[in-house]
Amino acid sequence: MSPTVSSPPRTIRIASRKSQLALVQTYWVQEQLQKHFPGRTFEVHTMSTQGDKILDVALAKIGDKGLFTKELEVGMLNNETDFAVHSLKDLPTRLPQGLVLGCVTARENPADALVVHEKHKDKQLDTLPEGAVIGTSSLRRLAQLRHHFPHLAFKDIRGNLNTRLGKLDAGEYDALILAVAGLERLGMSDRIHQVIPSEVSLHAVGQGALGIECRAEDSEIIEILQVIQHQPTAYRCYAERAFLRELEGGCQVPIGVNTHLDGDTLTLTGMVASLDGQRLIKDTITGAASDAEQIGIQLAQRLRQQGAKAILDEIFAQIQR
Ligand SMILES: NCc1[nH]cc(CCC(=O)O)c1CC(=O)O
Repeated sequence: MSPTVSSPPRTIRIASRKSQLALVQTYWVQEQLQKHFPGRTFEVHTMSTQGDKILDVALAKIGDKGLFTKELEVGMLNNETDFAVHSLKDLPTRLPQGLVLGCVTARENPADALVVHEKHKDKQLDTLPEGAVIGTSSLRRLAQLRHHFPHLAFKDIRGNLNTRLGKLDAGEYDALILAVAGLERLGMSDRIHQVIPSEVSLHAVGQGALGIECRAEDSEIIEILQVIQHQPTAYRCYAERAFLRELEGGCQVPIGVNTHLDGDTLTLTGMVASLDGQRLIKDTITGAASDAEQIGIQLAQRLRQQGAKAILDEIFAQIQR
């Protein structure tokens, strides 16, 4: 008799924020993995991040470097959890030493949506009245909409999706700009009044996809995560993230992208805008999907030569004041 000792597979601990959107996303990941690995136990560990706690300061002022991810990262590095589920959009392009982007899931519609107050239900972005107040805390949305619709006014808004919609319905704003993906995941597609076309507003890097972060050394977890990796989305997001990484300097900036994958050909469009919407620099580059990161880096360099650097330097100086 051979004394084979087979220990049961380790329980896998998933880290998540506590917001409703974060939990919907995390439970989806848990369910997919549970289906693929019925013999395993996947448990969810929730925690609050700095971004969930500081609700009274404009995001652009605090800078968004890891605001929604840091506490989850510390937990993984301390071996308290094994991987963290994030909205890829909230995951910084440079990760702490020892952690990697283990997987990117299939993307939902990455576009932004216009959500209006009842009284504007027959309006679109271009027909909202002069001075209509649009709620957004994203400099990217602000700059692009100002560029195309100078008749609109903008006001910062924070809080989770339900809080924001409550403020809209209470009349504090005429309309909001929110990610289509977030509204869809929370079963609130009926609030999408207009999907904003990419000609008007390019979306955020990684928007609509989930990014799963784990320890670089944990090959068992990395292998498990491959069952929910969506390679076309991953190629697109690698290019988008390389573009942002190459351009960014430490805070939230008006940078938008759009990507398209046709067979093995990847097309990346990127833009940088000034906060007043007066200057908007945009270009497109195409290449092999396997060169996704190089495509992102090249586009960033090209935009910088076309004037993006001056715009970004100005913004950093303004925000630090
Ligand atoms: N910064 C908040 C955030 N992070 C991810 C989403 C939406 C879902 C997604 O983009 O995947 C949102 C809300 C929004 O921008 O409206």
